[in-house]
Amino acid sequence: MISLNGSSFLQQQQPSICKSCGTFDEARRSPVAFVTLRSKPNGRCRVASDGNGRVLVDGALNEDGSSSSSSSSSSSSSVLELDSKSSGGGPDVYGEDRASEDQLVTPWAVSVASGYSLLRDPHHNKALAFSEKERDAHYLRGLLPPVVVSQDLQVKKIMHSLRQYQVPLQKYMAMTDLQETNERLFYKLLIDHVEELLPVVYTPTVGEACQKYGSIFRRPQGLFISLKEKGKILEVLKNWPQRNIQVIVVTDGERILGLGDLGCQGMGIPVGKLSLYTALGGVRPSACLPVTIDVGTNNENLLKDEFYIGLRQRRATGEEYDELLHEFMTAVKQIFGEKVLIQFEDFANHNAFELLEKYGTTHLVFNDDIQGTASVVLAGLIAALKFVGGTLADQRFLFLGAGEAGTGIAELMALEMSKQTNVPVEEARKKIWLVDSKGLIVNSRWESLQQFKKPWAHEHEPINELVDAVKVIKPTVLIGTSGVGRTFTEDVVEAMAALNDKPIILALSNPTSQSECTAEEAFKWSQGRAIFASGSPFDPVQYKGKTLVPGQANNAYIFPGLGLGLIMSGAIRVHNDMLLAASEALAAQVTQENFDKGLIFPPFTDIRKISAQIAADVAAKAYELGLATRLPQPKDLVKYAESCMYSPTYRSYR
Ligand SMILES: O=C([O-])CC(=O)C(=O)O
Ligand SMILES: [Mg+2]
Repeated sequence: MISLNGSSFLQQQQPSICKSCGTFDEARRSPVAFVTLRSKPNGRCRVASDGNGRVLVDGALNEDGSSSSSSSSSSSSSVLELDSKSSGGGPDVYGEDRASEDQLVTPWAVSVASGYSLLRDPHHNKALAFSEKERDAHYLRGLLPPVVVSQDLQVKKIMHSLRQYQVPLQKYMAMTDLQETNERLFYKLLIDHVEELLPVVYTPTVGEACQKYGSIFRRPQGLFISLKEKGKILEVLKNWPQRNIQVIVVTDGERILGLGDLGCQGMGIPVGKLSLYTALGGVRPSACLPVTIDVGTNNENLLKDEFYIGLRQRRATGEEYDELLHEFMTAVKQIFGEKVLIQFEDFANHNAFELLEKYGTTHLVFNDDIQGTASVVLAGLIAALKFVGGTLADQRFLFLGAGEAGTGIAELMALEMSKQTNVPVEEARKKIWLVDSKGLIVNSRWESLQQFKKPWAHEHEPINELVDAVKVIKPTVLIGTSGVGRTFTEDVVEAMAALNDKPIILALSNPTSQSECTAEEAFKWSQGRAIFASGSPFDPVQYKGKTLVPGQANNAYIFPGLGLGLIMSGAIRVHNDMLLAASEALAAQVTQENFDKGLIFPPFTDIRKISAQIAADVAAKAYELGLATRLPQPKDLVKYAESCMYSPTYRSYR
């Protein structure tokens, strides 16, 4: 039931959660109504769909949504007849799982005050794509020029203008503007041109956007929860206009990519990641909530920057920090339920591991930097080995960087090795060596090692330099997760190439400036023999007449599909076996043809298909482990995942 103040701009959705799916694109599963309220007298009126393709306006429904007086309203002028066939927009992908409309928990309707407001409502605006009939029905006459264009033509036009910008940040800002004015067009653009636009809305450009967030800030795109809100977080969460939240990405801004502490300006990261949840994983935008927790910043430049948007104080730590985070985690569960997925993003090491451990047993939490990166990298290695031969256990691994990504990847690889070869995980860990800023992690450093590094302390004499570690450990795989650029120097890559016919070199730190080496350097210094992938994208490299294509070990391969799988199965916890399932699903998508081009990841153009496969395998694992609550288990999980995905195609508002 929706109460509206008809004179003000309002856009409310009472989402129809499908009982069988529990999620996703309300447009597909419910009669869709777009009601334009024209100058309703004295304040409050009610609008709802009766579930039979009609929209009831003004007191036709009871508070519980039942349409007791609907008979009287069905013939009145306040009931709009809906064309429910055209409501979904885009192909019907439900097949046999399609929920019948009478399964809907709550019918819903959408309303705005006038055609003018409709054009300014990003969730429903179609701009020039409003049809003649819609222009008549929704008071749009005269507010638009006469031409009616298709969504495809709009996409073409915006791509044309985006390509005029030389500076990536300008493209980022143009995309942000589009997201804030026409959400469906934004997602259509992103889905149709994913390879071109991923680096614009996400790594690496999002890094620069965060650095300059204060200067480019126009409208808030998520929730800012600062120390000022301590004690009131539940109220703050209620200020968010949506209730049916399924994924939250939260950061405290302390370690944004490899760029360090950007404080409150880290908001660009949750916003960017959640755009990908929708574009790549099909989670509907209204179910996504970006959050930045602002406990201050230790970045002196930001503290001095007059345009800084965050708290102007040094970071709170210890009890004050823990209490704020705990209040947030408790409030989220209270208001959105236990099945809301909380993705931790770009926390500093000292908090990231603790938060994951602390809330891993009570909440549905996932740390993208520890677990997401791990799952992606493991997928790349499984794929590479599929083509070059050998098993994970045959390899020797050396990492530069022993933070979230390094130890996260190492642990997941050890788990996979242990699973493949039936050896205890402690044994499997012995094949993996890590170097941090103080050199090789060895037993003699035990006392001073942070907890999360201890599993990687092996018996060996200390080694300070990476190149010496390469020569002594003789790795077949070298992985950079240091956050420090240009650390895979010529002698390091040459040492790898001297040891291996096909050295696997992964330079994972982000953004591009922090990459341990460039694609060109990896290929040149290994005489074109390296199997190379990086965290941030690099262009193809010409080497001795051959085009070598660097792969991108991009987290976006995993988290959208993983999230979709968790949501659609109603999972209540994330389990390592789900991450392994996601890795295997991704690796299975890499073809010989991809590998022949030098790629150990599939092209992003297929990402929605890939996400559906990952989601299905993750959901299957959730059911197998007894962690799924959405019962019964759908027969065909891939088909089901696809049917749940949000489509950005415009809907018809008739
Ligand atoms: O954003 C990315 O591309 C990967 C990531 O999580 C990070 O570097 O922190
Ligand atoms: Mg991250």
